Amino acid sequence: PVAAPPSTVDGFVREFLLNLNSGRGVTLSNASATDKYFALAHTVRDYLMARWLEDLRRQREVQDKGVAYLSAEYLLGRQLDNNLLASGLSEIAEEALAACGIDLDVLRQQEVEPGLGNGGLGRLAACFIDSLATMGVPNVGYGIRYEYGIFRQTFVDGQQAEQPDAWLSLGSPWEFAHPEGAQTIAFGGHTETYDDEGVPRSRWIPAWNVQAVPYNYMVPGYQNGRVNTLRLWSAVATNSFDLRVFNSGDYEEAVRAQTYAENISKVLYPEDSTPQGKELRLQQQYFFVAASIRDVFDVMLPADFELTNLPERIIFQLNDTHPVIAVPEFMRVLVDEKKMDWDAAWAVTQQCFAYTCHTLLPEALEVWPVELLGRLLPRHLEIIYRINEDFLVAVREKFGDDEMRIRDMSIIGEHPVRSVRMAYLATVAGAKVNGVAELHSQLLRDKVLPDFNEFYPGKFINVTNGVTPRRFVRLSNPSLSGLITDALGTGWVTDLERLRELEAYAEDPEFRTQFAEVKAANKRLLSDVLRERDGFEVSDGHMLDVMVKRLHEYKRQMLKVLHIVTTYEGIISGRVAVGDVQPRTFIFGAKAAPGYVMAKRIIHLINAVGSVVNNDPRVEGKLKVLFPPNYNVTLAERVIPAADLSEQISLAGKEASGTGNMKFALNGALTIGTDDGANVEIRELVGDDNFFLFGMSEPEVESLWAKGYKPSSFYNADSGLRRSLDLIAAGAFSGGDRSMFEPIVSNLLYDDRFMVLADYSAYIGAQAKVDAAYADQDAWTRSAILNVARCGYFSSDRSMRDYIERIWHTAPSF
Ligand SMILES: CCc1ccc([C@H](C)CC(=O)N[C@@H]2O[C@H](CO)[C@@H](O)[C@H](O)[C@H]2O)cc1
Repeated sequence: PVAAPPSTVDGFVREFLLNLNSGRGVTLSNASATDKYFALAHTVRDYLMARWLEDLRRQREVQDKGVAYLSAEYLLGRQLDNNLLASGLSEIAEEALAACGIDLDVLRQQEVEPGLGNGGLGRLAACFIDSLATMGVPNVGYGIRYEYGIFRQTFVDGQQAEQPDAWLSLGSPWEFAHPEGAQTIAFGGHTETYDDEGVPRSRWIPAWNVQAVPYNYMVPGYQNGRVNTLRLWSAVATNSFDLRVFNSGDYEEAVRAQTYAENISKVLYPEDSTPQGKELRLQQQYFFVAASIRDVFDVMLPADFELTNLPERIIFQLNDTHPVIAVPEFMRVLVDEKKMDWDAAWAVTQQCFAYTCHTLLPEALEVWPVELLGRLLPRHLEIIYRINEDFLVAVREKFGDDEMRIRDMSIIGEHPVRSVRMAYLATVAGAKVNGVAELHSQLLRDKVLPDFNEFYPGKFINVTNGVTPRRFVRLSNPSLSGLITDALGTGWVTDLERLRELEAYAEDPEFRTQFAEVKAANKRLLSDVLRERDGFEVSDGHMLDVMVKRLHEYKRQMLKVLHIVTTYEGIISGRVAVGDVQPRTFIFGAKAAPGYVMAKRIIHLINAVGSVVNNDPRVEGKLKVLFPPNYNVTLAERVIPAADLSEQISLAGKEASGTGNMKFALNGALTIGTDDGANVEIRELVGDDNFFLFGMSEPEVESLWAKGYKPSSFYNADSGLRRSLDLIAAGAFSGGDRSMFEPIVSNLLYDDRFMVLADYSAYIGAQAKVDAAYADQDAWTRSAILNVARCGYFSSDRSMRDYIERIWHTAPSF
């Protein structure tokens, strides 16, 4: 087996210099920061390589059941520190580099964050594969190696502008290309039936194909000597250059295939709620799932593997509907290529797939027009029709000739155009369907897919989300980690429920002082980062009130804006004595999907309010609004440990779970929130005294909607609300231009789909409670400690244990 270099400072220095000299072809004296960063990354890789190769060998040997996690997104964040921590090399590396006169922090800044995801779903996938590696569960994460990740956000006159995310411009030291493992992925064409020794069979005659080249990324377990694999596919043309056409002088045509093929993995779709239904998006989805399924058959399974035993060997977890085309692809391979009998193949398929739903918004559920799907994947459409036929026969058997229900449950929807409802296909094929928080899973059962819940008793379960404590506590909050470890020892990093032992320390004034000092230190750290990054000043003594997540109307950043405007208006109108106001800095972080006009307007308004408030001497030192652009994992790691108040204010019944809410609570921020998503479970665990609950519950939302919601009636009934909305409408934040934010104001007054106005007064009331609570710093700190102590449940390790016990039935191996 490959030996790792000696885990000594000298050993590390030797390996580093070797990578600098022979890897980068430079000497220490003329090496650039990029050279040094790459050499460092390669050195860490060398230490992890032995474990990786050993794991790959043993996985092939023991043939344990593994999890293939299919996700169109992985929001990985920077890799260097996580890999140093996982390999237990952080201190050695720091010392070794210092010995070479290098500051590790300078090299850290060289790393470009791989932004291969939009938000919650992508980050969850990254947390999950970290937990599976740390728990020693055989797993391969499959996805797409986008050449351009989530766009870089800048603000031009307060408005979002998008720049392409060329994260690979300098290459990535963490990836291993394996062109020899390329898979041919076909598209288009037609199907035909033929007689195969008396057995009628179908086959697909594709029109064109591309190559899927795998790139492997290490997923190291936390100091357990384990390394799992993330395998991302990149598209290249099968024949990249057509010399014949070139010689005919049509140079463009000669490379057209290449450009066309590469487009498939060119860029991540920046939508995180409303699918655009673009053909390229379907090409992306089929491309990576077909390559991944091929990979499982070719690499993971011995050639003569008995196919009916597949369910004992592999489970494919579908991360939302995006990879669901994997179901008909799996059937095509089993029936058309492996010549398995349809029913036997379907029985295997239904045990080899499970589906996680991450949303409640009807518009976020993907549907593909049969015209498009049939043109791109003709054989798959046939297979989906057959699956649906058999399914509706069973539905008819169970529910009788209830045409309404048949039509409502059919995988094929007729309106507005005949389409495949991917969530229905996933539900019919999946062994289990899970929501990502108790409330979400309940709503899936009762409201989103009730017929299916009735038809498939026991299929719908819940697995509440989680976050990895390695990145979001141990790495991003070393001072808090030190305090916890001093009190409890190191075990909590892989056994987060141990945090419960901190409850006793909440009663210890000394510990409270240290805890408060940790928070203050993290605020100073954030202040340095924001000054350096965006020229912002974070004022001492301010409560940091933080709202960081994608910009979406259901998340209600507008409610936060109305709170700020209300507070501001109160002071400038003299209604509120400036002396009585608790100094607050409001920090926003949010990207809007480029095509989401209202979301971009709200970003513009937040920046507009910020520039007025931040420059108004009447509120100097009392109110500040900071909106650092390009919110991403790296910024989250700085902002979350510094936060006092975590804003989780979505309309009840709209946020599937949320995971930021968990990260804030685990870093000692108190939550102001509605009973939505995982907020409910956070509140249940931390206790009502340690959570600022407000607003309608989901049933109350439903009943207000049912009886007819008139947002303007709330405007008329609430003078504070009226004054705030009127201030915006009057152009107070747009230099008197009433038209600039008129669309926002009129949307709230006459539409307000997410009931911002209905929850306004409860929210303002809760914020007053926050101010009162914050005035007693010691009590606040005690409450913050109890939040940390009682949120161990929200570790993604616990989520993985739930998936293993309830869905996957795999086990940590060897
Ligand atoms: C096709 C467009 C599209 C792209 C992404 C999505 C994702 C499902 C959106 C998403 O990230 N959902 C979030 O998933 C998190 C992880 O489970 C949850 O915590 C969030 O509540 C949910 O909004 C929907 C539609």
